[in-house]
Order: sequence, then structure tokens, then C-alpha cells
Amino acid sequence: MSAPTAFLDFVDKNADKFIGRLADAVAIPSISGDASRRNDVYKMAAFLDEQLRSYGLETKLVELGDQEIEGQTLKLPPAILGSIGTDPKKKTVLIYGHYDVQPADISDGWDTDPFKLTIDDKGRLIGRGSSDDKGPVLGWVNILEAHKTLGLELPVNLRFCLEGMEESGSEGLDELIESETKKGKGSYFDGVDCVCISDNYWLNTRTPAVTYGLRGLTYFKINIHGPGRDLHSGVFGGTVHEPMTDLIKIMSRLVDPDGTILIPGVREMVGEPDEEEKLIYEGLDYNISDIEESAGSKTAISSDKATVLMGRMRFPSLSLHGIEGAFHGVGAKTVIPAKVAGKFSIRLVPPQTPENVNPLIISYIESEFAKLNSKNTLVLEDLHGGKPWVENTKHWNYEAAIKATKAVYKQAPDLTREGGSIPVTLTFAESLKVNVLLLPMGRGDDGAHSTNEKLDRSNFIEGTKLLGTYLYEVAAITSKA
Ligand SMILES: NCC(=O)N[C@@H](Cc1c[nH]cn1)C(=O)O
Ligand SMILES: [Zn+2]
Ligand SMILES: [Zn+2]
Repeated sequence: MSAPTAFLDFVDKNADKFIGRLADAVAIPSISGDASRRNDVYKMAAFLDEQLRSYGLETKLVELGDQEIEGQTLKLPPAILGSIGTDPKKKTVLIYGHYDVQPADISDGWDTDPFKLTIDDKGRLIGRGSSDDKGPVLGWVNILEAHKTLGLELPVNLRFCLEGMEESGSEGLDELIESETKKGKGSYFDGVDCVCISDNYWLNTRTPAVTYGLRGLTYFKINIHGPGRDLHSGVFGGTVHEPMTDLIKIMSRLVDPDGTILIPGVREMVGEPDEEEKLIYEGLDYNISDIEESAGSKTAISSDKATVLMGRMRFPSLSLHGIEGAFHGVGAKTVIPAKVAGKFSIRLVPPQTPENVNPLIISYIESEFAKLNSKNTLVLEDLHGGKPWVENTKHWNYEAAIKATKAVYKQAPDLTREGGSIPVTLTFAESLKVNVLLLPMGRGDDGAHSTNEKLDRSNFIEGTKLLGTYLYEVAAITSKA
């Protein structure tokens, strides 16, 4: 059974209203990684809570404790737990999403104010969080509004778990899920039959995707300090060990320009694909120009499509993110920074986990630092991490998503593994012991985490239909089973 026509009509007729709600959400700069924006993250939680309640959900905001950030102790943003429907004859679907966003500033190179949703002549809804993850989260809200307004019964019972710290390591959420699950009967997650997460992207700009894997993550900060304060390079250059020189040397020993990870043992943990597995990547609707268009440059690491796809989905990768304390302004300041901190992360794939990879990273960096014979001090910080996840696609949850995609987009989805990380996915799979599905709304060129992030109007509107149709397909498939 596909979604009722009344629901689909409602979505078309209310498209502008839905976009208005997305504009209201984007206008709240809920950046979890910036202490000065924490009130906006709370504000975003209140905004969503109000929306969910107005369309019939019972909600509670669960406090997750405190966090040390930028030398301050701040209250973590709450998890929003929501519930609608308790019909024992229906399946219960748990929806996860996040209401925090990555940092964004016009000075990063945005063409428009990142926190003012701008609609361009191609129908792109441009603004921070439009695709990651406010658009998809509001897709679910749109479905609730449609059903409440039309007096339509939802085809499944729904549970929501929305967090405000996903972009900053999901602090506190694993503990909440694990402690709730341990309560057993009567716990918030009791009776959940499957999980659906809409928080990733199609591979390209034309083929919808259904996603069964995510890479994990381990994120490190390499602190090096020496001089008691910043120094004049004319006075101290050639006389002291310079922290920046040490740091650049260490960072250059982590990864080669062709992407080869240089930390012994890390890449070796992952086996090679056989010919059959390679065919999966060959078969995906993707070509090198897709990556070049979404990256905005002709800098793909290989001209072989399967190699590039496996680089994103199947193998670990190490990225250098930045250096705190380095001189980065205009002009030619002749400074020797006293204290610098380099940041890098590794995207992990099975069987890698932060627990088995971190000791390799720590001992390698310590031994490389020792080789420098520097009198500076090295302090390694493990900022956060999450395990990779791969799901079984031979399940009614995936069958429903594939059928819904065909019904809405009139084409079969690519079955993909995602290169990014949503650490809580594996926690849901392991704690709840149910099938977890990723059903993306946005396209591969949305520019999540980047400048000019956008969600195409058609992806928001057809994506709302997709998520709603998926719920109807879950009900239809499982009623036959
Ligand atoms: N849409 C999921 C996503 O963007 N996840 C982030 C998670 C993260 C971890 N540390 C900072 N952000 C990702 O980068 O994959
Ligand atoms: Zn996200
Ligand atoms: Zn993100």
C-alpha cells in the first residue's frame, strides 16, 4: 500500500508553509560546538518540542548532564523523546535526527547569510542545517502535521529521539539509550521494531539512496607547547625549539597526499574487497564527475570510480582539519607561536573501533615526537569517537524503504554505505537489537558542513513524501508477514 493520496496532496499544497517552517529553524544558529551559541541550541530544542506537541506527540526533554567546553561548564542540550501511538497491531518505528548544526559564518565564504534561508532561482533552499539535519527532521514534522490536519491515522506507532549534540560527539546520548533500554518493559524504547534515520545524502544529484553503513570516527588534538609566551622570530628564531615546526612534522607523518594512512597497523586492519564486492561499487550510479561537481574541483584521488567510492565507504581515511594557535591573519606577523594544537580524525570501518585504533595512534605519535629530540611538550587529547556500523539489508525495514523510493521517485535507489559518521546508529542497533535504516533526503552536492549548504526544494517536498510513504510501506509489508 502506498501512502494515501490525501497525504501526498497535502504535502504538495503545503510546500510553501513547510519551507517557511524550515526558514524558522535555520534562523536559529544551533551550533553545538560553539559555547557562545549554546542558548540557541536550547532554543532550537524548544522550537522542535513545540512543533511536535502541536501535532499530537507526547514529548519529554531529557537533561543529559554537563559538558566542559572552551573552559566553561555548560548544560548539554536535551534529548527530545517523543511518542505517538500505542496500537499493538501496528509496528513501532523509532525516528532519530539532530537539531544542532555545524558552525557557519559569512566570512567562511558563504554567498548569503547562513542563518537566513535563501531560495535561489534553481529552487535551492540555502542555509546552515537545511540538509544536515533540520530539513529531514522537519520532513517528519510535515508528516505529523499532514496526518493531524487531515484526521488521518498514522500507519505505525512513532517514537522520536532527537539530539542537539550530534555534530559534537553526541555527548550523553549513548548513556541515555543504554540506561533506558536496561529498564526493559516500560522503558521509552520498549516495543520499538525498527529505526529510521534521515541524516545523510544521495551519492549524486539524480538517484535516491538507501544506506546500510556508516564509517566510525576517532578525533584527536595534538597539543605542543614550549615557550612561555609567543616570541619574536628575529630574536628567538634559531635559538629555541618551535612548537609549530614540531607539529607540522608530526602532522605530515600521519597521511600522504594520495590518502595513504601512515600510522602502522591502521589500514592493515581492513581486508581487501573481493571481485564480487567490487562489482557493488561498479554498479552504483556514480561517476568521477559527480565527485568533481560536488567538491567543486577536479581533484578526485583516482580516475577509477570503484576506487573513489571505496575510499569513501569501504576504507578508513585520515583528514587533517586545522591548527589552533597558528598565525592565520593577513600580513606577515613574525611570530613564533608558543602553543599550537593540530586536529585530525580518522574515519573508521569494520573491524576498526576507537578502542582498537587509538592505542596505535597514540604510540605512533609519541614515538614520532620522540624522534624529533625536541624539548617542547606533547599532550595528546582524544576529543571524541564512534564505531562504524553496517546493517543487514535483507529485512522488511529496507524492503519498505526501497518500495517507498520506487513509489515516490519512480526509480530504484542506490544501496550505499555512507562515508560520514552518526555515532548513535550503532548504539541503537546494539542496545535495541532491531534493524536500523538510513533514508536520506538530500543530494550529494548539498554541501553539508561546507559553505552554501542547501537542500533542493524538490528533495524537501518529495523527501517528505518518501518518509511518509516509507511508514505506509512498513505497515503494509509487516501486516502481510
Ligand atoms: N550528518 C551526519 C554528520 O555530519 N555527522 C558528523 C558527526 C561528527 C563527529 N564529529 C563531528 N561531527 C560527521 O562528521 O560525520
Ligand atoms: Zn547530520
Ligand atoms: Zn553533520
